[in-house]
Amino acid sequence: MDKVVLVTGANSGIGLALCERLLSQDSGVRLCLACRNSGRAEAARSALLTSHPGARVDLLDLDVGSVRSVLRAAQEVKARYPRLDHLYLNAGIMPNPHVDIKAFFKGLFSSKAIQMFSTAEGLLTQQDRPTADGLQEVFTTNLFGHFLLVRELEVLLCGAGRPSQVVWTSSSNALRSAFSLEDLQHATGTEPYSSSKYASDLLSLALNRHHNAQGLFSSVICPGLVMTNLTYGILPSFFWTLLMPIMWFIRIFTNTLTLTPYNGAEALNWLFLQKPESLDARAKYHSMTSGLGNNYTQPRQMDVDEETSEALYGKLLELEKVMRRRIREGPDRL
Ligand SMILES: NC(=O)C1=CN([C@@H]2O[C@H](COP(=O)(O)OP(=O)(O)OC[C@H]3O[C@@H](n4cnc5c(N)ncnc54)[C@H](OP(=O)(O)O)[C@@H]3O)[C@@H](O)[C@H]2O)C=CC1
Ligand SMILES: CC(C)CCC[C@@H](C)[C@H]1CC[C@H]2C3=CC[C@H]4[C@H](C)C(=O)CC[C@]4(C)[C@H]3CC[C@]12C
Repeated sequence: MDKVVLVTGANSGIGLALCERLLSQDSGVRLCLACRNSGRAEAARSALLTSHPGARVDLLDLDVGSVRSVLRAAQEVKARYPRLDHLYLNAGIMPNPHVDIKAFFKGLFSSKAIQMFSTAEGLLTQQDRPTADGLQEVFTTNLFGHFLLVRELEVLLCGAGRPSQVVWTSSSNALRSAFSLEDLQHATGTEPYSSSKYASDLLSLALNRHHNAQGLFSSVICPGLVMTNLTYGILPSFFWTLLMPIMWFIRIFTNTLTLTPYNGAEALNWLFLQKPESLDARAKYHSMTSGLGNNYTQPRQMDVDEETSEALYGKLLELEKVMRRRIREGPDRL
């Protein structure tokens, strides 16, 4: 039976590269590109069909930053597909990033110089803002919207005779120090991106605990440092071009500088080829590119614990209830 694969944030960067790679290795796959902008989604679909004529590529209107949009999109998915084999939760944002240049140069001449290029610890802050639903935008886009999507699509993911895979595009910038159960949405801090990515690591662990028995398996990846719209929002592209020789040099010491979307999609593509039930729930699967340009996937243990993961899961279920009630009782119900 042909596989059904849904990818959020599929119109650019790592998501689009993943779609290209999936179609190249499995021409029978049925792809659903879930995007918020129909123009960009159409352009991505056309590009995929140009390189893979005859491929089955559907579009789905989905803004993961909007609760209503997620609920509507999920209804549409349930109407269209009998089951989902792979759900790639890849859409993500890092709004208004600010780099601490002083910390960067200090780090460059410290023993943590190489590590700094993969985790960016202490280098980056962002300015977040509330969405129309009154939630923090980074939290909603990178985590909560995707959580709701999984909850809504449970019927397609659980117990349809064979295991299904949910994959979170996390980051090595997912830092425990940025996350707090008391401020889940990171409304008061300056590292909402790190916080949301750490929360996705915790949530993946919880999803496995609650859903493995029904056939749903969740995994987490880090694509490495990749040149995409997200990174061009941090520094302009000409600046990255100037930094390229340094990046290639650093790649000799750390293979986490994958740099291209194709390389960055390595771990996502590798997971597609694995049996979901054979994967390690506590591992983050990293896309790696060697100094010679060879790609591979490396699992590394995540800095997560069951207790915090369960507490986060409980709080997300609570927030889900609140948001559903608001929508039920609101003026423009679904
Ligand atoms: N680039 C890097 O170095 C790294 C990236 N990542 C993660 O990889 C993922 C992909 O990012 P990347 O490819 O780099 O960057 P891109 O900006 O190229 O891709 C992000 C995608 O997410 C989509 N998106 C953003 N917000 C929403 C929303 N509210 N609803 C639906 N789609 C949305 C974007 O759509 P639109 O075009 O409409 O904005 C775009 O398609 C992200 O989760 C990011 O955090 C992790 C580690 C490193
Ligand atoms: C001369 C200076 C201005 C150069 C500054 C370089 C920094 C802007 C970048 C150095 C390391 C980069 C990052 C590392 C990890 C990424 C992470 C995996 C992710 O999810 C998103 C992007 C990164 C945080 C990225 C961002 C730019 C750097 C901090």
